[in-house]
Amino acid sequence: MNILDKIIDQKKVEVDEAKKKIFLTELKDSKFFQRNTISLKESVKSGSGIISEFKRQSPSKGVINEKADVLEVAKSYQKFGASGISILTDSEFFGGKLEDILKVRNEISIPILRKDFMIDEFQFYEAKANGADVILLIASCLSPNQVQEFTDLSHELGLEVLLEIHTEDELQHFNKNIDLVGINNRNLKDFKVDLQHSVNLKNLLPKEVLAVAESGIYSVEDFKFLKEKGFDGFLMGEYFMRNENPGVAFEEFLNTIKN
Ligand SMILES: O=C(O)c1ccccc1NCC(=O)[C@H](O)[C@H](O)COP(=O)(O)O
Repeated sequence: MNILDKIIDQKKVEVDEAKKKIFLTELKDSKFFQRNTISLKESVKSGSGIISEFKRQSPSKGVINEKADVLEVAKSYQKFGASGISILTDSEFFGGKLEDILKVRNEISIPILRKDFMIDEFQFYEAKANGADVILLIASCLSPNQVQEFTDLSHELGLEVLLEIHTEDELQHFNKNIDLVGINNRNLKDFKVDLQHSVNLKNLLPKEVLAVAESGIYSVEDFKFLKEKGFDGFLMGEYFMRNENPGVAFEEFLNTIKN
């Protein structure tokens, strides 16, 4: 069993538990449920393109930063020019929680991606109720039909969709309603990072698709390489979160790429 299978098994248990704690009607009645969401697609097009991530730990790297405060980090990511913020809400494997989104929602005006393993409609209602603007669909965890259905539901709720792919086969999960396509540089089965693999895959996507390079961007050179190859967005977590002050690491990175 690979890590993704383990995460999905655990996620099924968690979603069942979550459904016992709060009813769908309560989520629909929550204060953020009716809010107008902010477009990540537009924000990526008009800004730095960097979606900075708040990530405490990961299966590939273990503990990355236990001390960082989500509100402080989110505010500084916004202040220094992030196009969006990705917040990992999985607790078991990433040490995150949905409340992290709730905590920052009223304090920042850039789009928030709920980064989790979406397998059940209930999670989309949770995402909206807690203040997210975008959700992630991971092709390797879903069928093309599920991607289509979840995309429709997301749009009904006003959420944008970032579809994550890693292999040529997963291009079959793409549909014209997807807002952004993320190409994961990291193979989630063995954690190997290969930027050229992502570039090859990107070249198979329709030209007009907004492409986000995800994971394993560890240097200015990595970033510049991917930008030169035509990526519009860049999802980066560990590089900033390793630092005691992730916001400052992000500011320094932006200053370097501008020069
Ligand atoms: O990061 C992992 O180890 C991981 C393992 C299994 C499933 C997902 C995983 N990561 C989620 C992400 O997509 C990354 O946090 C995100 O792309 C940022 O990556 P990085 O810049 O390498 O922190």
